[in-house]
Amino acid sequence: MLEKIKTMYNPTPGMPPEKIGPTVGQNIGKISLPSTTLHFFDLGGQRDIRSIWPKYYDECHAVVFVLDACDQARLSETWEVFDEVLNSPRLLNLPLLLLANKQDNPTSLSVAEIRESFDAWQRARANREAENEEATNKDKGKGKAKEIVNNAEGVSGEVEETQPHDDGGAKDERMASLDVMGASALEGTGVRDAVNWLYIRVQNARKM
Ligand SMILES: Nc1nc2c(ncn2[C@@H]2O[C@H](COP(=O)(O)OP(=O)(O)OP(=O)(O)O)[C@@H](O)[C@H]2O)c(=O)[nH]1
Ligand SMILES: [Mg+2]
Repeated sequence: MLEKIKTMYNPTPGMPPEKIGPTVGQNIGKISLPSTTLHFFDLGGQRDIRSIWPKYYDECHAVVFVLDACDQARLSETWEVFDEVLNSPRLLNLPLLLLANKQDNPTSLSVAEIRESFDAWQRARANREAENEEATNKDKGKGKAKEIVNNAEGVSGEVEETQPHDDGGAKDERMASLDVMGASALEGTGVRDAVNWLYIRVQNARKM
């Protein structure tokens, strides 16, 4: 994605896709826009490399999380990593863009589907946590006399308790304003929109 950005904005093009290998560590790049220079740090996404991400958190003014919208098998892992980024205290007040890459591929999930997938993952996690809490509470109640109530039809009544997951206000706000966009680093679609998103956010941050 960074190489495509360089190719689209700089006089000297970035590396062509066929020459790009997995990012070990970081790649850097910059582009000049009217009255602003954007400096990019492209951090590798492999598991071992993720531990270096926090080293950059204090220096950056915005975060773009690029995900492979074709790799449905790894979406759950993606959401775990993304959720950690989303909740990093040092990033909480920075603009965050979720960029669904590979939109050129017919099998890629759309922006709406990506949003829905993350929502579903969050709901599933909240349910798991509620169940764990219930199990813990039940454990605590062991030994006490229990009254088992069955309804007349003999159907065990399942009470669905929707326990609100308390993440604190900042996270709720973050979720409500989460920006998700689609792009293709291969074809360049959506790349200008993403760069404009960054440009506007960084300009706005300066004015504050
Ligand atoms: N179809 C399609 N393939 C892409 C696109 N972007 C990257 N790829 C391919 O996906 C594979 C991985 O690309 P990388 O650029 O290494 O992905 P990355 O996210 O930078 O991976 P790390 O550097 O390991 O974090 C390569 O085979 C790319 O050619 C895209 O927009 N569309
Ligand atoms: Mg890379």
